[in-house]
Amino acid sequence: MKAISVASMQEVDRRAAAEYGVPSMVLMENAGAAVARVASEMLGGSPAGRRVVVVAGPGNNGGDGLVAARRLANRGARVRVLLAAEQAGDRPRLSPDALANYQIATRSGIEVVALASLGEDRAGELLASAQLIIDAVLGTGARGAPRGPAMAAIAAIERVSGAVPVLAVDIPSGVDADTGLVAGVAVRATRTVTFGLPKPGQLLFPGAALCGRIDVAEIGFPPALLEQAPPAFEILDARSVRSFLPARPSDAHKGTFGHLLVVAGSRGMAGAGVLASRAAAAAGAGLVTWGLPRSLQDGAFGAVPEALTAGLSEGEEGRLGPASAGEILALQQSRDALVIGPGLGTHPLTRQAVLSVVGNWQKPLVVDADALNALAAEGAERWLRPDAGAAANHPGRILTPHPGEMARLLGKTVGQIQEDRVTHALEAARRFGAVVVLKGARTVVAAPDGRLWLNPAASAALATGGSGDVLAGIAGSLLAQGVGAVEAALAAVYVHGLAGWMAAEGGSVGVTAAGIAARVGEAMRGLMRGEPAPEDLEPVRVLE
Ligand SMILES: NC(=O)C1=CN([C@@H]2O[C@H](COP(=O)(O)OP(=O)(O)OC[C@H]3O[C@@H](n4cnc5c(N)ncnc54)[C@H](O)[C@@H]3O)[C@@H](O)[C@H]2O)[C@H](O)CC1
Ligand SMILES: [K+]
Repeated sequence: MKAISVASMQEVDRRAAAEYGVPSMVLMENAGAAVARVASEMLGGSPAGRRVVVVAGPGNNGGDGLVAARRLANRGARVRVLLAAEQAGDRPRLSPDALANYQIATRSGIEVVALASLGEDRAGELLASAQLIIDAVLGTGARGAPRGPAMAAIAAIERVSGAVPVLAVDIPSGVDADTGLVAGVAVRATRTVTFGLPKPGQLLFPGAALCGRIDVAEIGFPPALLEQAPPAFEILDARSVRSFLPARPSDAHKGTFGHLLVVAGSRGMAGAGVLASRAAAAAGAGLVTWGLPRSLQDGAFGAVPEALTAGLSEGEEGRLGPASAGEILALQQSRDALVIGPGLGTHPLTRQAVLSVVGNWQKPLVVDADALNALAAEGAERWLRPDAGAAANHPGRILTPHPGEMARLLGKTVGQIQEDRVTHALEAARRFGAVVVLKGARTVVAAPDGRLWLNPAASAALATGGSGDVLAGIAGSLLAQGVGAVEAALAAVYVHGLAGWMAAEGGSVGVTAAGIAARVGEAMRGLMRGEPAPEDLEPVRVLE
């Protein structure tokens, strides 16, 4: 499923009315009805007799809330609406559709009071005694930090946060629906109901942490308009990832699943090669060769019994030297893909070898960790040659930077990268002619042709040393099995997240990269069997 920007959603809205004649009041009625449905589910299936407080703002988000209030009251809920809006004479200053629903609600006997008239204590009592709070203060029309009555309303909801379940209408109030950023305060919701298609701010932190489960409701938009809306990014899910995984024919032999070369490790950082090689084998590569500095070779075979090892020339003892480039490239014709970088270190002699390999390896490859730092230090374009058509003809390169490596590659600060992860991932993919996996909370995958994906399937369990080595190994393994660079990157990040979730078994403390690598096979088998993904790995659901 794709996420679309606020502007694109507003364009869908406009065209639905202008080209199809879908009245905005119909959309609002359906939106409010969807909110009431999920509210009912959160109240245990029947709202009758349950205490619900709807906090409604001045715009159409508030309008949705007023409709939901009425629909829940129609089913016997004891509903109160706290209005967070300025007064204009004897009536609240609301958007036209919200005002219409304000009048319908009041005529229907629903208690609607101005939040400001209650005072903080009384408002707090009402909210604290609710069995569900519906946050309809601000939606996609919010601009900047909440102010005035909306600000007071968000603060009032936040004061009971955690004690009372909160259902956010479209987006938790205070969260920017495009960026997920929070200026000031925002509501922490238990669940969120959004309309038509998800918005980026529901999937990007910190907004992603405030939405809870996201139900996408169909409220009457013509499907063609949603299909035509340009994606902000695709949201990765098990169903799409399953289609990327290589088939495992029963008459397979180890040659069927390719031979991956992992060039990783140096004195004091050999573990990176262990993790990448183990993960590669677990992800299904037929054969894995671990290429490492010759003086470390004897210690390696015990750590990864399923991998062959290739001792490579050293510069300094325990670090790859210039001659290793020729040795690695000589292995190219008998290998199907390469992972280069984990734990190699940044010694100038190693860097020289790495760049020569990255610039001349003509089969699919994953460039990770210190190989990325080498590219950053020497100018990535010079070695990846995207302009010379090398990228266009290259069978597939995947770069897997964390925010710090990305900052070095693009000459930005980590803060700048993190402020707009999607844009920077796309910039790198286009500049370097490679598939770019920008790791971090909600990994972003960008392709040189502009396509973008976000992987919600990740947990704090991945934030452990060596986790990136595991990811590189999985991606390289899939490349070796003949999976295309985009599909290999997408499947790798999802499998990595799922394996991390499995290793964490409900708590991310104490999860090690080795523990994640140990669950890679199980994660892939589960995906191949079509097992449903755990809810917290797939927070976006279609409201049937
Ligand atoms: N096409 C759809 O997806 C549909 C969406 N619906 C709902 O409509 C809202 C968007 O409504 P809109 O009126 O554009 O904006 P909001 O209700 O989010 O709020 C605008 C309202 O709030 C004031 N305001 C803006 N920023 C701030 C701020 N920082 N602090 C305080 N007040 C602020 C502004 O002046 C306006 O008065 C969408 O989220 C859905 O819930 C439709 O109902 C169905 C179709
Ligand atoms: K809201």
